[in-house]
Amino acid sequence: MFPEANKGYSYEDCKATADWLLAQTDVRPTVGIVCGSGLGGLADMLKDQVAFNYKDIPNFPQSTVHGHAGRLVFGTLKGRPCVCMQGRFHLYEGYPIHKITLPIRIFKLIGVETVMLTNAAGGLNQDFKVGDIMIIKDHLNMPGFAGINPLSGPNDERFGVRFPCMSDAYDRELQQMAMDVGQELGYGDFLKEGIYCVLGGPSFETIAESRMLHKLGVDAVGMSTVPEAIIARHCGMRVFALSLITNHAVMDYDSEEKANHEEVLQTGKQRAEQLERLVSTMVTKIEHNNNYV
Ligand SMILES: O=P(O)(O)O[C@H]1O[C@H](CO)[C@@H](O)[C@H]1O
Ligand SMILES: Nc1nc2[nH]cnc2c(=O)[nH]1
Repeated sequence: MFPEANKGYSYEDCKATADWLLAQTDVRPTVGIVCGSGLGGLADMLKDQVAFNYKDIPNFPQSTVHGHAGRLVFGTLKGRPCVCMQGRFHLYEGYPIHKITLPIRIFKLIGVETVMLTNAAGGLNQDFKVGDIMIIKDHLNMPGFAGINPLSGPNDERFGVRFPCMSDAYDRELQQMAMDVGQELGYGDFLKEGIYCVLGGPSFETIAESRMLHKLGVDAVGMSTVPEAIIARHCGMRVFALSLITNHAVMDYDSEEKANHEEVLQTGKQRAEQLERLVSTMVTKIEHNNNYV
């Protein structure tokens, strides 16, 4: 029915992987978390862990980036069943876009209702400081403008509709919850909100590119998250996403700053604890029926 291009990514392929995972663990997660670069510690919050190396999961891609451990961790967070990707996949690793987002469909098929995406990103908003946490309220999908979209190719209605709406991509109730929880935790000074733009990477931005994105209203730039958000929304999961601002995107020819992955990982380490507390507190407030309590 579907062209060759769909091989390995079909509904049946995703279902086979989901069934394999469900047969290995009794945990039935309703929340799925994706850890960004250097943010893998989020997975360590889970209790009673059942963890799988990506290489042992049928049909799963492998992590190739430093700071992405390559483990799928099931467990509970204050009693709530969760699953956590300790390491995600990016276009620049050479994976087809459908492979990058495959785990999100597997999340859906194992029963996940809410997806929480985290990433490391470069700050373009001049009010942002390194170490700020930005709640993503919307995105710019640059690869999508060139036709690189995880929904390209035949549409399987068992996942969702051919033309999904994206004006409600990031759940507003969860954004409000994050703001409220952030205030309660005393994060007011470094909790921001804004627009995230995905680029293909792996090269960081030129000054001209950063200036262009800034003019377009982008607050933070990275190389992930958006394809995952699109796939999650397509199959009806709620999406919450946040960026840790790990570095400034350089916009000035006199600047000595140079974006680099080591700084990205270092900032992740410094903010890990606060980020973990924000996410874990939110998880305890998401009811199984996904209402905000
Ligand atoms: O988006 P995550 O996976 O957090 O990683 C970000 O950090 C890496 C660059 O340092 C890129 O992969 C970029 O996308
Ligand atoms: N594209 C991009 N991705 C990042 N990930 C972390 N920092 C950055 C950045 O400055 N630019």
